[in-house]
Amino acid sequence: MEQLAIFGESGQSTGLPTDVLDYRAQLFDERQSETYLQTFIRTIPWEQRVVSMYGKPVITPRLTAWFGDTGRDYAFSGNRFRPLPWTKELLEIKQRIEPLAGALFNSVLLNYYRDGNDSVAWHSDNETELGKQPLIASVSFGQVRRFDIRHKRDHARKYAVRLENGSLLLMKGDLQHHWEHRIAKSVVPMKARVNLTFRIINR
Ligand SMILES: O=C(O)CCC(=O)C(=O)O
Ligand SMILES: [Fe+2]
Repeated sequence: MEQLAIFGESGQSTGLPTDVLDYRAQLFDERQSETYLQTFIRTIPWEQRVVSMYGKPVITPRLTAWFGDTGRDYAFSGNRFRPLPWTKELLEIKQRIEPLAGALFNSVLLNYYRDGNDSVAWHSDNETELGKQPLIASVSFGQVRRFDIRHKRDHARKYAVRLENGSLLLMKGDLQHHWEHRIAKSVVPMKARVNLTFRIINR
């Protein structure tokens, strides 16, 4: 039996226990979230990366950018990244979520989903650099998108969380060992969404 986690504050249960998945709505109010969304869309040097999948080049179906403590490059998912230096807004958000996450983050991967055609395929964030129990704080601005989670060995075990404007989702513990997640494409028209995944890269 899966333990049910009920979130008083958000009214949304993720279906998974809070020691692996913890959702909190309205960490940032609507005005603040809209300001962050517009600022990020306008000022982040977004890139559409080409990654290698089963030896074939695949264009990432969304835009991304990587920020973090400077001074060292990270090898990550078969790519090398040189993080851009923290911006004022990213530092503000980082400092707001660190007490809630109970940890200090040294990098953030930003995802920009321009519309319903943008997506991220099923994956786990289980790179060695993220440690044995990766802690990822995922902050969402803009269009609500559905975050799907499924068990790696039993795809029938699945959950969905609506990631709302201004929300925080903490992924932790053994989540990345047993579960994978995605943001599916949508046939329903979707507006812009920017997602920030704060991470701790061990170097
Ligand atoms: O956009 C999201 O909510 C998820 C992004 C994600 O899974 C990732 O960057 O690893
Ligand atoms: Fe992920």
